[in-house]
Amino acid sequence: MRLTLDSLTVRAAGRRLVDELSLDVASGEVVALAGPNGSGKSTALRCVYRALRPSGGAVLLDGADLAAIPVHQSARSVAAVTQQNTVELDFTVEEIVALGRFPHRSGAPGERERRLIADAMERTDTARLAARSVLTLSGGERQRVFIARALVQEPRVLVLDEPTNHLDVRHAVALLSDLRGAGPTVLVALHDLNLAAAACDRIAVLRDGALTASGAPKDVLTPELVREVFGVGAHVVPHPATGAPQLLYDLDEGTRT
Ligand SMILES: Nc1ncnc2c1ncn2[C@@H]1O[C@H](COP(=O)(O)OP(=O)(O)OP(=O)(O)O)[C@@H](O)[C@H]1O
Repeated sequence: MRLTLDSLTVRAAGRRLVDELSLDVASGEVVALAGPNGSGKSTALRCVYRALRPSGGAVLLDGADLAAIPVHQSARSVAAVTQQNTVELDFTVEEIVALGRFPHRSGAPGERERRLIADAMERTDTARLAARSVLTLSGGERQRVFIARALVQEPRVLVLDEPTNHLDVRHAVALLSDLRGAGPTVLVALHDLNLAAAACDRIAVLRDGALTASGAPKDVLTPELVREVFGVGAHVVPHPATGAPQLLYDLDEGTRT
């Protein structure tokens, strides 16, 4: 399913938090949304998973305006992993993951549903936690449970807001490798530019709510852009095995400025 942000604008507190953002994510493509703190990444994503209504422009799914699609219908297509993963209820991991089937369910879970739930827990390394209360989990374990809940939804568009927060390097790499070619169209806010370059087809860079660059990682991640947008000196080297651009930051220079 194609995801389009068409001149998406969000105004609040007299500012444009997202400023005429236009971005096309082709069906099955994995696009990273990068940018400094406060550049509007989460705000833009919130419009896609309908936690926020745009002040201007639109989000389109296969060309259809999301605002015109009933929420229960778009919930069958769009799943989100947000930064607000707080649960106060004493649910087990398996129960939380099963909630992801809610938009599709018409009765008790059948064999297919149980298999989807088991698969999602396998993919996120949460199967061994199935019977545990989510209240007892570590930050990274809990994050993986919410990723499983989104996967079990069988989304055609998957929106992830800093999904590698709290994840150790093994689970961060596993998650991003898993997203590639997995089927859904993916828009993912990521701070780790090296992981974004390794795992995403394209990187879109936001600055003050506006799109400042977008394209293949090798075209976007230049020392000039990293300096201009993030204010950090960096060398770009090709990954020896994959050729993906990887950044080596100039730490000394960072402490001087
Ligand atoms: N409801 C609101 N009212 C006023 N300002 C807001 C509101 N929501 C977000 N902002 C501001 O909008 C800007 C963009 O926030 P957003 O969370 O989208 O940034 P981000 O790029 O996701 O940042 P981070 O990298 O820190 O997660 C920030 O300056 C934030 O303080």
